[in-house]
Amino acid sequence: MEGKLATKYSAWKKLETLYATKKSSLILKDLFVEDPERFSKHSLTFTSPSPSVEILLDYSKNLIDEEVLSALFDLAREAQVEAFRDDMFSGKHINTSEGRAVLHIALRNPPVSEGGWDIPEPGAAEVHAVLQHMKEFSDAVRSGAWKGYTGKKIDTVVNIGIGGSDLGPVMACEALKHYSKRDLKSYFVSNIDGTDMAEVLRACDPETTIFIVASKTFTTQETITNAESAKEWFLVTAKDQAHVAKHFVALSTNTAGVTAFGIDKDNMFQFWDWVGGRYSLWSAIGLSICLSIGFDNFSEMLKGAHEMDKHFTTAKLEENLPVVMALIGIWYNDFYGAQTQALLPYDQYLKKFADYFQQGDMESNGKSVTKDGSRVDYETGPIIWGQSGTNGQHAFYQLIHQGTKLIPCDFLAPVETLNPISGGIHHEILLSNFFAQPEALAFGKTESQVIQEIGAQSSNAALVKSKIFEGNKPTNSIFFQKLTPGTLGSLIALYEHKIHVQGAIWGINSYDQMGVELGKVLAKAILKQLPDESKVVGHDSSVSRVAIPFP
Ligand SMILES: O=P(O)(O)OC[C@H]1O[C@](O)(CO)[C@@H](O)[C@@H]1O
Repeated sequence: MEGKLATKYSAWKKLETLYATKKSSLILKDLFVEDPERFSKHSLTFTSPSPSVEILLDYSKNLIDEEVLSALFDLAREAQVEAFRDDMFSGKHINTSEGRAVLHIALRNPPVSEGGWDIPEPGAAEVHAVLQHMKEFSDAVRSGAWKGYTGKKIDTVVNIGIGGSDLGPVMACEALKHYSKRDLKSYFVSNIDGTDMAEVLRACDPETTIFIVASKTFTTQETITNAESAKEWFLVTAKDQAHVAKHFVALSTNTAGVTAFGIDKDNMFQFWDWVGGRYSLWSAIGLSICLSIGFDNFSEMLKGAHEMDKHFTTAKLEENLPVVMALIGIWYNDFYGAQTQALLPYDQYLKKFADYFQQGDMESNGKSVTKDGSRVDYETGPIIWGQSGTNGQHAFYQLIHQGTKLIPCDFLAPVETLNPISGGIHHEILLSNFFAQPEALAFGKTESQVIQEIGAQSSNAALVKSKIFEGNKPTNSIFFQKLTPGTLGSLIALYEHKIHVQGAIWGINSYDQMGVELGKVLAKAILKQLPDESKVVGHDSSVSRVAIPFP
């Protein structure tokens, strides 16, 4: 129910009781012994024939039993998760604070004649025209038909954007590097720190570089400043403002802002206010992905996402991957008090996946009031973090295994590697780690096992204690066949919908981001004062003093 406090649901109360009464008996070691069918009961498969995608979600290593699961599904029903999902797909303005529809799903929706949803929102009908524009432009650049101002073909693409106008393209270009055109280099500049732009420009030739200015609002300080600096750098060599047209394109909802910047309307790729920034890689914001991997691969990514959308809208709650992941996440976040959630892809190509969903999840669900303005009396969005395996194992896994905090982890890996070098030994070692970590986390190592292992040294009680692994640490394992564009699309949509379901249950608006505004406003005020120390006034004493550190 929109905006209702989650603690008011009777299933929530039931879950509180279950947590209190069952916590000590939800021991993975015992649960697996008691039920030899535990894996088959607690795993789900998502398949799509076209594009070919197979994803296995193994959620058997979670601190749940049938009773807990059933209460979690009751919670989803009571919170009317299905109705809220349908509201999103039908274009209802579920972003209530901004009065907007939330329709990133429309960007990967095939035409109605090909079985797509009929979405009435203004702009939805133009989605395929923008895709066509993206196709024509990316084909021209990739084929060399698009020439720079001196007639040379383009060999470098620089995406200038931040947040959702950067993280999605960065993540997807990295994830799909295997499919990329290697002689077309991609760079991403996001930070206002001039070092970001300066270092990229050192690698660029103004005659052969295209700049993509990616900004939904076209008002973001970092992006506009970076774009102005790039234009200034370009014009030092190109001289003539008319040459900008061959080297600068814009991705935005703000036509006036784009033309005021000096980019021709013909070089603008449109999207709409119903596309949230952190859900925008499916839109024109994906142009850098399209340039890197080609339009056909980009389309496969959209199709993979659409297949997950179909699963999300049709599978019953108990068989619905995003719903199951969302509910299990709520169980830890709200009942076990877990503060964070780690995303651990055992696929080097997915090394930016956690960074991407840091914004996706935390900007969406980092809220403390419900849609009707009530202060929540429970925890909302988790802190998302992680990095690719096995690097993480040598960095922070110590704390996950033996620290004092409960950290639910999602492990992700491909069955097949795209790089079977050295006879495939790398992949075997990688996968052995992917399987070993959830096992170690779940079952740990007992005191008697340690004693047996260290023999004579076991008289050292402190040493024995330090080697014990308590286990019972929960994990999901997500195993997919191969990292294809379609699979990436499905995986991203899976997590997007997980975030949606959690937001629906917490009664919050997952689709605004008011929390990023205050700092922006204060920074603008300070910026005006900074050049003159006597004008740095009206702040707390630390800002006033620190703003002029070297008098
Ligand atoms: O695409 P824009 O309008 O430049 O915004 C960039 C990012 O800034 C934010 O508004 C947060 O500061 C994000 O939501 C968004 O992805």
